[in-house]
Amino acid sequence: MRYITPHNFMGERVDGYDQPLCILTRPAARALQRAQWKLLRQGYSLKVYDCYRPQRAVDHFVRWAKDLEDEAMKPEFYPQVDKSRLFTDGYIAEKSGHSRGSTVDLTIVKLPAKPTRPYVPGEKLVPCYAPQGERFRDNSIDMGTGYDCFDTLSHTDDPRVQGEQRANRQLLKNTLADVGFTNLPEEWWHFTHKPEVFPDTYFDFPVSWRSVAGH
Ligand SMILES: C[C@@H](N)C(=O)N[C@H](C)C(=O)O
Ligand SMILES: [Zn+2]
Repeated sequence: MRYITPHNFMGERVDGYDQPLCILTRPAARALQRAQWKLLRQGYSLKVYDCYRPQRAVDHFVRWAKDLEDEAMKPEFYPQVDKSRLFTDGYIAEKSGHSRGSTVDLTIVKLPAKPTRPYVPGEKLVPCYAPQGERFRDNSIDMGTGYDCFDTLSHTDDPRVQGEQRANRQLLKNTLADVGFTNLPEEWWHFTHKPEVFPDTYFDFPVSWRSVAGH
């Protein structure tokens, strides 16, 4: 769960993330479970980066985006994109499907999963589209870019992504499509389960066990 850590495009923990917890609507969670069963049989596992996202977190993104001076994380997360274009180019939304509870950002890891090294704030940043051996190494199979890499290379069907990386993106997209998720063409990691249970509701409760206990 990236947004409770400082290893994200803002470089700080995001408002509204109190615990590293994946909250989803029941249909989305059950569908994800079915996808996980399919992958486990092939020696893989899903790994989620973000699930339900409170509106206050999205508002934090919007405040950050307005401060064009703060480009601390640009070298890793959006080296080629002007910060002022992150929303207009479709990489971040002011009203996000994540806040409706049926959207998830995720990847696939090969089992047994390797541990990921901790991100150390202030460490040298490497562009998220650098080869897998050079960019920040999480334990995802190679998708051609890292997570939240705001770049056209992250577009799921970008023709420059071929071979194993393209096959890995297809494995993720096809596995999730089979259980009812639709991919966002700009981001290989972003999927929405359809039909949405709350198509018009943007929730704002914090990401914590307290918010969901008893529901
Ligand atoms: C910020 C990124 N992880 C993401 O989820 N982008 C989409 C467009 C969103 O904000 O809904
Ligand atoms: Zn997303």
